Amino acid sequence: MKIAILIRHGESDINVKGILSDSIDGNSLTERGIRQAEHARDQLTGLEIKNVYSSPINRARETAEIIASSFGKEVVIDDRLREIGLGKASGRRASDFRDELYTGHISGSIRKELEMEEWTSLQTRVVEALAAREGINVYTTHSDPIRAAISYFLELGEPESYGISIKNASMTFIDVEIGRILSIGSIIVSDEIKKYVSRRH
Ligand SMILES: O=C(O)[C@H](O)COP(=O)(O)O
Repeated sequence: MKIAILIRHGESDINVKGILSDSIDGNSLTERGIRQAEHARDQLTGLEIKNVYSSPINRARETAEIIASSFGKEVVIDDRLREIGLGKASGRRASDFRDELYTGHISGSIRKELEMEEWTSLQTRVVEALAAREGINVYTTHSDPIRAAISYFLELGEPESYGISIKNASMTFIDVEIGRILSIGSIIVSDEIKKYVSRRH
């Protein structure tokens, strides 16, 4: 059984500023982001979490530490969980590159102009990380890596998954072995999910 719990990091200082960054350092959780991570931690209480894996990027690592501490686990860094390669967009304001009609993701042909990591490359590395481990595992990562994993299992491309918005510290549960998505960006762990996970365990 491979249940992956993908958690986007809590709110970070660069989220507040609207800055994009794939750098390891130079970003940290805000007070609100810490509380969001603590809420996610509390929601996971009672689940038999085997390990907590994290992107190497600080905002995800800090989130993972908060979660791992309550399960007596050490955070394991997995580079495959890092933020999408942002290319020329890293360090810039997200609004500089978004379609002026919408305020969502950087989407479509501009991604190539910005030399951003290919969507399929992101999908492959994230799904490989999730498929590598047995049991119920937490993966703290970023918005696009989670959207990429969801779009992989739904067999959607990047533009086709544009509507998926992953909030800070939200939880996306995936039964990796059968490719079943149990939740997308939830802020609670429902009884239905708990029952499903215990049945599969
Ligand atoms: O689209 C964005 O604003 C960023 O890609 C979000 O990245 P984050 O999940 O690391 O904050």
